[in-house]
Amino acid sequence: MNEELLRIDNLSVDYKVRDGFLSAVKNASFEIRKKEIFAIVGESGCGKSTIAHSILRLLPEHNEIIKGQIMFKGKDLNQATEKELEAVRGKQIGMIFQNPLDSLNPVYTTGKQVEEGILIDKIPREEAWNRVIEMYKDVKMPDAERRAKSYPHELSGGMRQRVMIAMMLARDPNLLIADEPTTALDVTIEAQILRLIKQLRDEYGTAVMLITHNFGLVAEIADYVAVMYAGMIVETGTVYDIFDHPMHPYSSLLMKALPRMTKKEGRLTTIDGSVPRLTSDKPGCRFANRCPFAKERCFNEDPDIRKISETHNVRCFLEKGVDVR
Ligand SMILES: Nc1ncnc2c1ncn2[C@@H]1O[C@H](COP(=O)(O)OP(=O)(O)OP(=O)(O)O)[C@@H](O)[C@H]1O
Repeated sequence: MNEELLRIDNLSVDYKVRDGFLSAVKNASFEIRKKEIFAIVGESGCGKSTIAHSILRLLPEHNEIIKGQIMFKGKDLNQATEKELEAVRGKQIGMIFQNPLDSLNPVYTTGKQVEEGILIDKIPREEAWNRVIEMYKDVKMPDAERRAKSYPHELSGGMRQRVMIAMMLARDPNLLIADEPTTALDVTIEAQILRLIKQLRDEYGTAVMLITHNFGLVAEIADYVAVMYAGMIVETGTVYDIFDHPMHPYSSLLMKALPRMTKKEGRLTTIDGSVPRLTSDKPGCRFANRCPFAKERCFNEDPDIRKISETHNVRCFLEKGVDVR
């Protein structure tokens, strides 16, 4: 369970904006091993989707500058040509998004759309359709045969997300990137879908990069977690490292916020203070202005990533870390 699949090295993404550049991701580094569920958590706007979309160069506005390495199976996707990336998208790395309706064609049945992906591999049509039904059963679609003949608008949000997962897994990718796949769903369905992703990882061996606001479910289904703050990955580690022994003040404050979870069970509550403007990138830790432990140095120097153990890394000057819970 420890073979490297994706390694991100010093990834920085700047968006060109009216008043200059917005540093949405700065020097992010992490790796995802085969068959691993790797979750990225952090407040809204901290750069999670930017990382996810940079991997397959799928940022919609095309105003980004991507620097750093995105090594996938030994090849740097940031240096790949558009044609090379085409071969990776879908086939080797699948991606699902928050709103499946954006990705589904309203005029074809959902089964036909899943079948299309299978037919790319030149499988006979009848066999392909049987595979569609098999996939619908694997994603626990109720009444699989009938639902495969349904159009997107005839399905619930949860069912549509099951279709998307089936569509991606049908092509047997090595990595599935799931960018807030359950944010639009109610909490019961959200838990079902995230648990399904874990079951499918166990069955198919597909590694998953998961972006979600639901901390409770991250603890249940992920192997590794990266905590992001204002474009920087401040801590990475196993679920145990992050949830039981957070070292970065930001992660620690997030964990402290957990018992105060509101109606939307498991969702992140925010911490006092505000995120710095990312258009005026100055040296120093980006969390310093909200950090109860900040010293002068924190405002002037960028902390490097420090290795705490084989699995645990933190970007903070505090030698011993803090645990404010
Ligand atoms: N095309 C763009 N041009 C300019 N700024 C952008 C663009 N896309 C995103 N941003 C900004 O970059 C920052 C990171 O956004 P991103 O969507 O990656 O965050 P996120 O953590 O995924 O947020 P959420 O959880 O709300 O989806 C935000 O400040 C956002 O406003």
